[in-house]
Amino acid sequence: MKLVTSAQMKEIELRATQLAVPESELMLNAGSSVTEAIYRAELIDRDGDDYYQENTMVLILAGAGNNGGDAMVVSNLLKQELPDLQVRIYFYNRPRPKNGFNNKLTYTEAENQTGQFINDENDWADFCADLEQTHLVVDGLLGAGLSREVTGKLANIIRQINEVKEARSFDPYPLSVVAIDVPSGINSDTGQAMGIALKADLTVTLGMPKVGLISYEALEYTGVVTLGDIGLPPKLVDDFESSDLPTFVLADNIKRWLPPRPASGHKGTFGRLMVISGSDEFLGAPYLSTVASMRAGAGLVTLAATRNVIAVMAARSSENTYLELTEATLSSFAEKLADYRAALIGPGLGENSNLLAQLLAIDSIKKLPLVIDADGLNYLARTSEWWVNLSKGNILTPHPAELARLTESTIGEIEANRLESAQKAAQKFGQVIVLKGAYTVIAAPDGRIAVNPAANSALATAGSGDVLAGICGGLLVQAARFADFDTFKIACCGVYLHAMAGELAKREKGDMGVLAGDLLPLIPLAVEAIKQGESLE
Ligand SMILES: NC(=O)C1=CN([C@@H]2O[C@H](COP(=O)(O)OP(=O)(O)OC[C@H]3O[C@@H](n4cnc5c(N)ncnc54)[C@H](O)[C@@H]3O)[C@@H](O)[C@H]2O)[C@@H](O)CC1
Ligand SMILES: [K+]
Repeated sequence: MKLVTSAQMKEIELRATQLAVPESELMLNAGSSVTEAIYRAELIDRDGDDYYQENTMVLILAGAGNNGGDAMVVSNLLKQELPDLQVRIYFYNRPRPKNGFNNKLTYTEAENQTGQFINDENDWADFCADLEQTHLVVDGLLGAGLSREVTGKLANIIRQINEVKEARSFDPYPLSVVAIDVPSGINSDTGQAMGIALKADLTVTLGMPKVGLISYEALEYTGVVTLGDIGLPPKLVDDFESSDLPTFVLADNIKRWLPPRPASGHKGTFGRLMVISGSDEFLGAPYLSTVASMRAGAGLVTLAATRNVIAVMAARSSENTYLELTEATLSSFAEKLADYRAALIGPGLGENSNLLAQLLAIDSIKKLPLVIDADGLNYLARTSEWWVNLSKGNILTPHPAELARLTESTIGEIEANRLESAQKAAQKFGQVIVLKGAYTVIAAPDGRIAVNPAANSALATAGSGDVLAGICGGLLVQAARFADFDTFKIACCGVYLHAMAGELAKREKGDMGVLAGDLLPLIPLAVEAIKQGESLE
């Protein structure tokens, strides 16, 4: 599914109404999706006992536009489903009561709910007092219709919520915030805060994901971003597939793009992968990348490394095979490569320019689809015009510093233009670029660009990249048995699986202190979770 600007979203919604889907229906669906997301994220315990319900307060903040209309639907649904919950509505400029929300939600129950305006000092005092008691704020102040800097009363409301949230961050009952569509004050096209913006724990972006939400500026405000279905006709969503904006990778894509696992398959079917990894300094990387590739389904994996690395590895991993690789053994190594279908080069290799130069010049390696990571990338960055001699269409997995070295730019420049940087590099080098980080970007030489829908700090840990490279290698070797396999889609699968394993690790252990090794047994479970319908978006 494509990421969209607010103007594109308006156009899609307009077309939906032309296809006889009334806007009020979209809005009812929007409110229902947000409510479901609130339950799913356990911001409200739907099954909480009477005591919980009576002592839990939800503040609904409704602005003058359709974002406020969505909030009113959420309010109505919460009241219907959990009648004992204390749900209070505050209006910042009430949506016009007579004709409904901008004429679009006329005569619904949602519209007829009463609430309090924040007008004078007394209203402000009531609002502040309620906020102190509140467990959840539902933010329907401003959505994709934000058109100017946020100032005055609205800015004060947002500031007050942010401050109370911050002050209660370590309370047994913290203040949670769910943003409808976009956090109020965030420009949904650029991700910038227009003066001030609300800090949410969860943002439910409606219909199609707004492109500004995946920018690094917005990260501080959005919390977890999930996609809320508003019942758009699928054709309308598909019509945008050719848009220049990036694709937001969905679990449904991944299900279709994962290499097949026929019951008749044997280890040869799923392919032999050569992993070239490790050095005396980096003994963990070969373990993580090799085991990750097996956990991602490679049929057989051989680790090519020095004797020292092999000795250490053999004590830890019994499922893969080994091959000694030094400059002296290169020619016999080259012959053996003929039996392999893909290779992963780089994790923990250290600065080993001579070996890498000879390795990449071997004919049998040029014929294989490659994943190049870490020290493999650093070697390329030290080599002038390396892309001229390297075969095309491999997967390169740089973090921002590595991409900065490859493109002779700075980390700041890469971070400020993640999409463009990855896309330009992919086109210039003729390689699939996986630019790691929150919302990992995947770019193909033909211009396709995708964003992985996850920003999980549990994955920001040493060795996490080795696991990702291993997963990509394991998937690539399975896909490469088909002549027309699509490296870009395989890279998207690798990134998504890694992120899903990270999500499962976070559920188990939280976001602090997950080890890269914790991800390894979760890789097959991540595949299963996706097959069973779980998603990150
Ligand atoms: N159009 C549709 O069919 C649907 C829209 N949906 C919701 O509608 C939202 C967009 O609705 P709208 O276009 O009505 O826009 P919004 O609800 O985002 O807000 C627009 C209102 O806010 C005012 N405003 C803009 N910037 C302001 C600022 N800085 N300070 C104070 N006031 C400001 C505008 O003058 C206008 O009155 C989406 O974000 C989404 O939540 C959903 O209900 C799904 C269906
Ligand atoms: K909002």
